[in-house]
Amino acid sequence: FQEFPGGWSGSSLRGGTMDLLLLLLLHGLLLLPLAALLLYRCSSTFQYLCKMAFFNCWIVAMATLLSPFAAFRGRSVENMKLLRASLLPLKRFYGIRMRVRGSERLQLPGPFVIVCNHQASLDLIGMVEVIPDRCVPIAKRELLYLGTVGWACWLSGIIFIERHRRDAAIGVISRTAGTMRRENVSRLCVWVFPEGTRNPGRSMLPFKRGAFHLAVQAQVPIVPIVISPYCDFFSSKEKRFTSGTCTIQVLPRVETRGLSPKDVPKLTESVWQAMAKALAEMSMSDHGDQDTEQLQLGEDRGSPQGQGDTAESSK
Ligand SMILES: CCCCCCCC/C=C\CCCCCCCC(=O)SCCNC(=O)CCNC(=O)[C@H](O)C(C)(C)COP(=O)(O)OP(=O)(O)OC[C@H]1O[C@@H](n2cnc3c(N)ncnc32)[C@H](O)[C@@H]1OP(=O)(O)O
Ligand SMILES: CCCCCCCCCCCCCCCC(=O)OC[C@@H](O)COP(=O)(O)O
Repeated sequence: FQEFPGGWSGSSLRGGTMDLLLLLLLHGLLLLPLAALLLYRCSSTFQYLCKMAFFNCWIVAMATLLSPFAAFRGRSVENMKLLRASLLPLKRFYGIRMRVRGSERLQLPGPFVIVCNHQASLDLIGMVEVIPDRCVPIAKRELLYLGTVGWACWLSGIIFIERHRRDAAIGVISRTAGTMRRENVSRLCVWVFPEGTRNPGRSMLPFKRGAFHLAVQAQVPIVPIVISPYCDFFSSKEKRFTSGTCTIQVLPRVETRGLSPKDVPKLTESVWQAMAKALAEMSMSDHGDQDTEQLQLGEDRGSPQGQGDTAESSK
């Protein structure tokens, strides 16, 4: 301003105030992300909320971007490939390592029904890791009303059921069994979460019978899949979401050839038992690793004081 003296003082004063305001605004704009970053580092709850928001935004964005392309094909199982590809990168963003055991058990020539435990919407990340070609999930009808996400699901051939209208749901399942039998050549598989709802934690709810009626009606095998508990890195109750490792175990298939509807309760029970056993073994082995680590720590220290330290740090 000194270079342009005289006549300018009024406007330069106004200019000065403007500059100051602009400077403040700029600081605010810089400080806001910085504050958010700091909060993200310090607060695990904030981190959880951000990560979940990103998860949902990603799904909405992918559905919105890809649905028009999927729409070219019309409603088709082939669109599941698009859905799968769009969700595959998620595990990298979250630093979740996926370990798949027994994936060769999914390489069957004919159609089959997959049953899988259901802990959280995060299951989608594990699902796309192992879901075979031409396999559609059964989902609650409510998903249809999630705007473009519902549209994407519909275009991918996802089967919707109204969980509270049993007769209608049974009708849908019977028609699906018919399709599986008819499309034997092109092989249609169905993925069911037989617990019927999300169930966080290390246990499983009792199974609904639909998936097993489906397999018996279509006379196709059942392939159980168990996803290890997320507790180590994810809990919606505790609002905790860090990185970690997740194991997906494919169990041996269960044949249903020759079984009739009256065998369904026993079939359901035996598959539940097998999956519960695998789940228990998985959470045991996760814990087993931790236990040996702690044991070694304790042994290394040896002294009573050392043991005191271990007890302290495990609190
Ligand atoms: C284009 C690119 C775009 C990219 C964008 C990405 C977007 C991605 C986003 C998203 C991806 C998709 C993500 C999908 C994931 C969704 C997950 C969910 O939604 S999980 C909830 C729904 N799943 C179920 O509910 C399980 C299936 N449910 C059942 O099977 C039930 O059994 C049901 C509903 C049929 C009935 O449930 P009941 O609560 O009444 O209980 P019960 O004990 O099973 O059945 C009662 C009696 O009915 C008989 N019954 C059941 N089903 C039968 C059947 N099919 N035929 C004959 N009888 C049957 C049973 O035997 C039982 O009778 P007796 O006690 O044995 O006498
Ligand atoms: C156009 C914008 C519309 C905005 C909507 C935001 C939608 C966010 C997309 C999230 C979709 C994720 C699908 C997860 C599938 C899932 O895991 O569903 C839960 C059910 O299995 C069990 O339901 P419940 O009985 O409630 O536990």
